[in-house]
Amino acid sequence: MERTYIMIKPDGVQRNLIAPILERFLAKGYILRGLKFLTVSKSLAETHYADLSSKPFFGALVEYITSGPVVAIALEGKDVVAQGRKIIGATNPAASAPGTIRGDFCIEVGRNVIHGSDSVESAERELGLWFPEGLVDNTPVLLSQIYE
Ligand SMILES: Nc1ncnc2c1ncn2[C@@H]1O[C@@H]2COP(=O)(O)O[C@H]2[C@H]1O
Repeated sequence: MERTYIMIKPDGVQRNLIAPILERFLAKGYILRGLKFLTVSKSLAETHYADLSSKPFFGALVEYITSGPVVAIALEGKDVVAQGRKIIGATNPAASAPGTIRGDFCIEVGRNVIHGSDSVESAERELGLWFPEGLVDNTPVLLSQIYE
């Protein structure tokens, strides 16, 4: 089974969107393998977004992610990286379809409420970074009601 890293960003937390955002992934059938509420250090934010370090918005991005607590989430499921990104919507909320998290809950790319890994490789790297202690064993009893 594939795994992905999802993060509810400080604006999502401040705007009381933790429950509605989590609901979308869990109601879909993805399995929760990690869940943490934490304040992000500058070094963790910089490491997480290292690929974007040359972008002009990098400083603002690090400031945004460290501006308040975030919710770190590990999910497992069939094709969860790509399907999870469909649930999240396009990076820029202006281009996100209604019905997606960003399409429904935010307006600007610099306040886009949620992060989701963009590939299986990024997911494994990010999960290692945010959940160095490993994930939680959590196999639903009724897995046969989600997968045939
Ligand atoms: N043009 C931009 N201006 C400001 N922030 C951006 C821009 N493009 C991407 N980002 C941020 O960089 C983040 C990288 O991945 P995320 O999915 O976390 O969501 C993205 C946005 O929060």
